[in-house]
Amino acid sequence: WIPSTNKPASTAGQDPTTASFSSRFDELVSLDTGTETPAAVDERYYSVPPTQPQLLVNTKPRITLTRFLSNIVKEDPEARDMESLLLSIQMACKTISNLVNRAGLANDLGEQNSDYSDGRFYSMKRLDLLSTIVLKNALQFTGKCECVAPGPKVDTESPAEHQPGVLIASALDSNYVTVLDPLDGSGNADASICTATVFGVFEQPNDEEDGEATTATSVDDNEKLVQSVLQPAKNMKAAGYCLYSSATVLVFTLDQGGVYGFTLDPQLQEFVLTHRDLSIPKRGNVYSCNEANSEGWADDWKSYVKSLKLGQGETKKPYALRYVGSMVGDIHRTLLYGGIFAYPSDSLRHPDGNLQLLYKTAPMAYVVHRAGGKAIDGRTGSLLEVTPERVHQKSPCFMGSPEDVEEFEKYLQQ
Ligand SMILES: O=P(O)(O)OC[C@H]1O[C@](O)(COP(=O)(O)O)[C@@H](O)[C@@H]1O
Repeated sequence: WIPSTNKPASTAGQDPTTASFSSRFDELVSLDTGTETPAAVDERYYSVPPTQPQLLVNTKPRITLTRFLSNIVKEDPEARDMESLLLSIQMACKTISNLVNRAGLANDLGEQNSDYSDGRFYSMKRLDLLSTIVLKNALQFTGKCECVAPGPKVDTESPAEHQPGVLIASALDSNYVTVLDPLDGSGNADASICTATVFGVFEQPNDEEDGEATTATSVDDNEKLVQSVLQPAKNMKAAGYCLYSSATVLVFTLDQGGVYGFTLDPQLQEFVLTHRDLSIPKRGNVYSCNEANSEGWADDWKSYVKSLKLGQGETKKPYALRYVGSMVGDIHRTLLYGGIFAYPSDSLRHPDGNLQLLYKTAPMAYVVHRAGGKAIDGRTGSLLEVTPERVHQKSPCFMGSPEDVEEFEKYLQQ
């Protein structure tokens, strides 16, 4: 950007790369119009009178997430607590989106860190921590939530090394408890690969009804909160994710209703409804998994993948492999285009896969299920039925288009 005082009088004949940003921008926009006149394009897309300078804002009426939620509350006043929870999550996601976009500029902030030799580890620690703080503040800002961030203390079997910054929030004046992964795939951010925030909302279990009455004196309150989220995904009242990629997209589903996607308009800094009732294609032509683990895979998954590669599966067409290595990115693509995403167990390095159930795959499985897809663990059946015993417990997972998952299930039966 060239400040107006330094702008050359004319950019004619100038190297386009040194021309002012606005003139380059106009040029790029006008390329977009093809054979149509800019006025015709304006009329079709922007409803801006041709006498006005081209506005790049789409002025079609859009439903913002805020309005969408307030409409739900108008219909159902009991949804007010859920509204305030989702509004605080959207506020945090906007901030995290900015943080992730600035990840590559971290050095400019003069930050020193002895772990920087391992860029992935440094990025993970810094962005995980920042995103956790942002979410915590946003949730507490409502005055309705308290949070704990359980570390290895509550999960003694967890690996000592990197542990995702899971956050558990309890709504003070309502029944909800929320589990959040502030930044899944944070190690990818410095390479500009997509990352995401994942969340799942449960109702607080009624201890007395369950015959497990506990008092604050018998069990530490934090521990009690941690125990309260150890529920199967089928109990969720809402779940979703915010994907930070070429666009920032917030996708969620509520107890009733479909799956909705809102895209962050960077100019308005508002999430606007872009995916009205997301439903996963019944069948896809892509499988998504980490092939580097294939030596340790069980025969069922190995044979299934082989049949897809050779075009010997039910569709008789060869499948493509797509694996970003960022769970939400891979599952979001599966949701839109169809196919199957999996992190199976392998005998060499990942006896239970590599993805945590409670705050990663369970909320994603809930969304996929609500969009008409299927999610299984390859052992007991539906992933939605599995109750985690520990916060950081991992589980194999297979999810995606119903026909693709069902085809794989036939290999399991064999
Ligand atoms: O490298 P692998 O074993 O394929 O694992 C990739 C998985 O790890 C993750 O990046 C999780 O990483 P984080 O621990 O940084 O959240 C997932 O998003 C992804 O699907």
